[in-house]
Amino acid sequence: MWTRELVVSAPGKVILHGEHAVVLGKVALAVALDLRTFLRLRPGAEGRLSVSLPGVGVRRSWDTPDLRALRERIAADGDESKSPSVEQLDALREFAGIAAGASAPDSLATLAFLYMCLAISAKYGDVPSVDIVVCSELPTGAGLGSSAAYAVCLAAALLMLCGAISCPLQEGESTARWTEEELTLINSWAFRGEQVIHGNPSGVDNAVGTWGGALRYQAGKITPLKRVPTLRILLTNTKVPRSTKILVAGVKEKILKFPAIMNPVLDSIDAISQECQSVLEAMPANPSAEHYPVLEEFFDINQHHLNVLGVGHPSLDRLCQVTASHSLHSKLTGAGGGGCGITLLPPGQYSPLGIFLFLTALGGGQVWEQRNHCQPCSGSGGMGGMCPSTAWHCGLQCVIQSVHLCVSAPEGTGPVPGAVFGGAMAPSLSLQWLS
Ligand SMILES: Nc1ncnc2c1ncn2[C@@H]1O[C@H](COP(=O)(O)OP(=O)(O)O)[C@@H](O)[C@H]1O
Ligand SMILES: C[C@@](O)(CCOP(=O)(O)O)CC(=O)O
Ligand SMILES: [Mg+2]
Repeated sequence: MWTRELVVSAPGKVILHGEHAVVLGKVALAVALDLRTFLRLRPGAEGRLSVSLPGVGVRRSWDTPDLRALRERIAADGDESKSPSVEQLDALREFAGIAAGASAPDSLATLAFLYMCLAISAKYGDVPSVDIVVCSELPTGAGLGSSAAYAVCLAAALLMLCGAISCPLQEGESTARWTEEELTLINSWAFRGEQVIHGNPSGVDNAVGTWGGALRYQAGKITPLKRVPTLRILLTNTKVPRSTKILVAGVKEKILKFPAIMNPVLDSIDAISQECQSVLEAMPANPSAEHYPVLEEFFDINQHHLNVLGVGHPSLDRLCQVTASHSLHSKLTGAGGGGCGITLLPPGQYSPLGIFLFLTALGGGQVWEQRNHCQPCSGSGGMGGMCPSTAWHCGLQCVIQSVHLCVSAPEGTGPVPGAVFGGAMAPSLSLQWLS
């Protein structure tokens, strides 16, 4: 099908409002990051499928006849148009030597890979003989949608290998994107990958990973935000590990235990997302400080709600306290329980140095220190040309990861190194040649 090596890449995301509530059908607002996951595809030895996931320590290789036999075996245990069944996942675990109930990153990543590979090839083609490597700039399990970016890349690559979607990249082109129809198919399969990793995902993360930009998401309905002002948002990684699957299950349990208490909290989060959307769409492209108080209150209220749902963490409380002592407002983003928090930065008030100084109060290693680079390139990095070096990134900018939401690049400014862009600038899923 192709002669040169290909790289599929998808962005991570930040949820502004609506995490957890979105799983129960409420509205969420989310925006793509310029931190991406990269999947390299190259033809493999005939009859072998190899996968290497250095971010989670996986290196596996299988004979394709064995995978075909496994595929036949699990076909009877599930409906191909539906979600992965318990029986299918049990059979895949047994095949891969993964213990029942194992939820370590390597186990979930392997299981999601096997499920997507077999389910997609069963429906559209044959098990491919390929060599797949996935690496990411996103921290794993920190609320920035690394699981979805992984699932989106896998879905796109596997669907393309099986001929269900085109290979849109032509010789002479550097980057290509799929059609809307193809993106819809990719997104639906990425959702199934998320189901393997998250248990019960809403679909918002894979939607952002597929389409990029800033969007409103509710019960599968994806609506790009009409107008997004340029906002500066600070992204802080508490580095406290957590699992989305466990946190989402915990929220479900709380709602089942106290429905009369918890449902109004979910309704209020829904209202915050809706109000926030109205405020964002009513704001000018370059808002002044006077537009911020309402957005700040939404952050505060939602952070309290998320604590009520049981997904807070002392490290996130600390982020809120430290930023509040500088009159700034923060909330967790993603599943919580640690991971990342976001802080709204009103224009002009804080230089990166100023932010750095007060965030050191959080404790040296508790904020972003490093940024993983794995841009596709022709070099011979440790991953065979993917260059996954973990490098100190341009001084303070690596410590302060600021998210700019904007409709277009602010006049006269280029992207700040290490900064993150949302809105119409945020790149969606894409396909490139490796060299
Ligand atoms: N680069 C990657 N390679 C393989 N698996 C990945 C990668 N990134 C994420 N994952 C999978 O996603 C899981 C993390 O997902 P999750 O708990 O939802 O956190 P988040 O999506 O916020 O990063 C990991 O345990 C792993 O199984
Ligand atoms: C908590 C949730 O709303 C977002 C989870 O995001 P992440 O996996 O923490 O990046 C779950 C979901 O929407 O599927
Ligand atoms: Mg996730």
